[in-house]
Amino acid sequence: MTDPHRATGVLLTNLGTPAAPTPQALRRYLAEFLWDHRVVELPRPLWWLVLNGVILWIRPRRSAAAYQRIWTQQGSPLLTISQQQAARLAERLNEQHSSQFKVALGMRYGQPSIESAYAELETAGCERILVLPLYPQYSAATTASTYDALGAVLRKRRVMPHLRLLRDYHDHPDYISALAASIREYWQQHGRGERLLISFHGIPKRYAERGDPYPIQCERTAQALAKHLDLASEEWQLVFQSRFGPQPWLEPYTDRTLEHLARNGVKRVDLVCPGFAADCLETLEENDMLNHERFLAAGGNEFHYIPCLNDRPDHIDALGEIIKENLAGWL
Ligand SMILES: C=CC1=C(C)c2cc3[nH]c(cc4nc(cc5[nH]c(cc1n2)c(C)c5CCC(=O)O)C(CCC(=O)O)=C4C)c(C)c3C=C
Ligand SMILES: [Fe+2]
Ligand SMILES: [Fe+2]
Repeated sequence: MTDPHRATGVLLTNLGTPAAPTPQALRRYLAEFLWDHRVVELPRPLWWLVLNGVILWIRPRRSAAAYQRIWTQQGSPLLTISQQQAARLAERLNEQHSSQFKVALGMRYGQPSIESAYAELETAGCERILVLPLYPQYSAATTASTYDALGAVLRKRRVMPHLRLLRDYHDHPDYISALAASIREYWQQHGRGERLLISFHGIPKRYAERGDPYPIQCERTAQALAKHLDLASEEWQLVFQSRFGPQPWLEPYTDRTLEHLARNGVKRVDLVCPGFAADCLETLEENDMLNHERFLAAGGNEFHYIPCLNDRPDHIDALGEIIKENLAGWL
């Protein structure tokens, strides 16, 4: 029997980030990240040679420089924002429900690990654990990889908890309305561009062709958001960013679309990233810095990056609601 007085555990996860913006820390982080079979689906011997022979010699220095541009006094934005989300969510859940909740944050790569987050919940005596990967859209590269990591932790235990894993929340109405509200607020304060680019992290095209539902979920999120904002079809566009490696990735590419728009006389674009629950390297550096510069260099006048939902109260409320809907029979 489970003890109803014990706290319910919520394990929040995200991708993770290097420990420091240095080549050494990036080497460690990228080695873990890029060795994941879910992320790079190449045969291991070949990939081992390319990764250890080329990529881990070149990429860490380049990526460290990129991280240095976004690093703050508190550390990596992705980590500090995720910690805020976990703290706010714990407050909210414990305010709104009579039973107790414990929220732990675990990162798929780097620290704090999924194992350490799981151990925190275990130590607190949580017999029921709900896992919420903060990826609104499912991909094998992200969500399935998180399930793998959790499985590796559970394999070492004799006693399993009651366990629920949330797969995705790409079309949850509270998530969509929080996104719409954040964009409307941004427009009220900064005016509005001619085009809204809705930009998601890409994946290799081949992964989608093999059945990964990620692009379909991105499309659904973007459609629902555009509908919520009453946008006509020429006022917005779905694009994919953060290409990595030589294979074709999901298109249209964010960077090329920005250049194309600028060359065709579009003066101002706004860009939002609904697939990232928290601002990170791929939003702050790649979009707000690199893609911003690219748009201006191609002849655009104004590029506005609209921040992620981060610790906005409506985001925390949406996550709280998503959790609540998955607690049936537990409280
Ligand atoms: C939001 C969903 C994400 C998907 C899907 C995703 C797929 C994916 N990513 C890579 C390679 C890299 N991604 C990197 C950074 C990064 N990726 C995501 C999210 C998704 N990735 C986030 C939130 C971040 C930022 C982390 C941070 O610390 O701020 C990087 C590392 C940075 C760099 O060196 O440029 C790489 C590499 C692949 C190959 C992939 C799908 C197969
Ligand atoms: Fe990524
Ligand atoms: Fe990137």
